[in-house]
Amino acid sequence: MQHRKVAFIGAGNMSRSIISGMVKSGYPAQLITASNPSRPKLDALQQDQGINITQDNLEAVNAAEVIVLAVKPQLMEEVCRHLQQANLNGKLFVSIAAGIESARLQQMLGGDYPLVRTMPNTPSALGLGMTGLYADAQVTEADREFAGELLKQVGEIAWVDSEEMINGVTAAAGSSPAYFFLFLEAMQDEAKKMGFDNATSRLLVQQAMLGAAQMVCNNPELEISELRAQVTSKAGTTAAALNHFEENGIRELVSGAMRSAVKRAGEMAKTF
Ligand SMILES: NC(=O)C1=CN([C@@H]2O[C@H](COP(=O)(O)OP(=O)(O)OC[C@H]3O[C@@H](n4cnc5c(N)ncnc54)[C@H](O)[C@@H]3O)[C@@H](O)[C@H]2O)C=CC1
Ligand SMILES: O=C(O)[C@@H]1CCC=N1
Repeated sequence: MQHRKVAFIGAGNMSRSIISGMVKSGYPAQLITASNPSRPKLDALQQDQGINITQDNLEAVNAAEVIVLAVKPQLMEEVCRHLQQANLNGKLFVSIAAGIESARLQQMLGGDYPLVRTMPNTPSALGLGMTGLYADAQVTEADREFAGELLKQVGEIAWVDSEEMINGVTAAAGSSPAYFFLFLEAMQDEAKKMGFDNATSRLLVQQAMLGAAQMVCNNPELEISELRAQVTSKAGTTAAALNHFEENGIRELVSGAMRSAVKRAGEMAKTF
């Protein structure tokens, strides 16, 4: 891919995930700058990834052609307003913030800049990320391509045609690693109650999840429901477990959780 100078404004969990994925896949570390008010996360990033660091957002912006907006949504307005002190012309903005619409970001930045709104997730750190991207018609093909290639460095990407679909990406992929972690926590807790020690109960559930995920990835021709059916012997143990899930409304529970994420993204769009 083409390499441009990229600045991350905010060096938290998600920036760290994307930066480590980029460096792992060979993106030149000297072209990456991260900015954060406090030192410890910056120092760790510099040490681990060899990137440039600064505590001054304007310095980071001035040093870059592409600005990744990666602070918490509630801080975005203050941070963007401060960025207006730099010359932002010609820069491409990539937002990773949940629930802040492109038009609102432009308002915060005080201009009309090329801007790609994205929704990544933390497995990006391993190169196993899933990112949804949206760009309006004003974004040039070259900028679209760069943003897509950038996020492809850390996993799979999916472009969406309407901005509201980014909230759907948030529900299905941005937040969803946490759903799987919650499910695993519950399974690990139950395995411990059955007498397994912490390490063994973790191994049991994590390896089962890894194997299941690989089976889904390696068998694209099979519907996920077919993979489920292959585990489920008639009147067997899996059937007993799955019946319990179905009888207790697992599907409604999951759809309600995802709709809650979308709803919250909509509320955030009105709040920040
Ligand atoms: N954590 C996740 O799984 C995902 C997060 N996101 C989005 O990524 C953004 C960042 O989230 P996280 O990395 O989880 O949060 P975080 O809290 O780990 O990182 C935010 C960072 O911004 C820094 N910061 C605070 N004020 C600042 C300022 N004035 N200038 C520069 N940096 C400042 C904080 O010190 C912190 O290191 C959010 O907008 C969130 O919606 C998107 C997808 C997934
Ligand atoms: O919880 C959040 O709001 C962010 C967006 C997706 C994952 N974390």
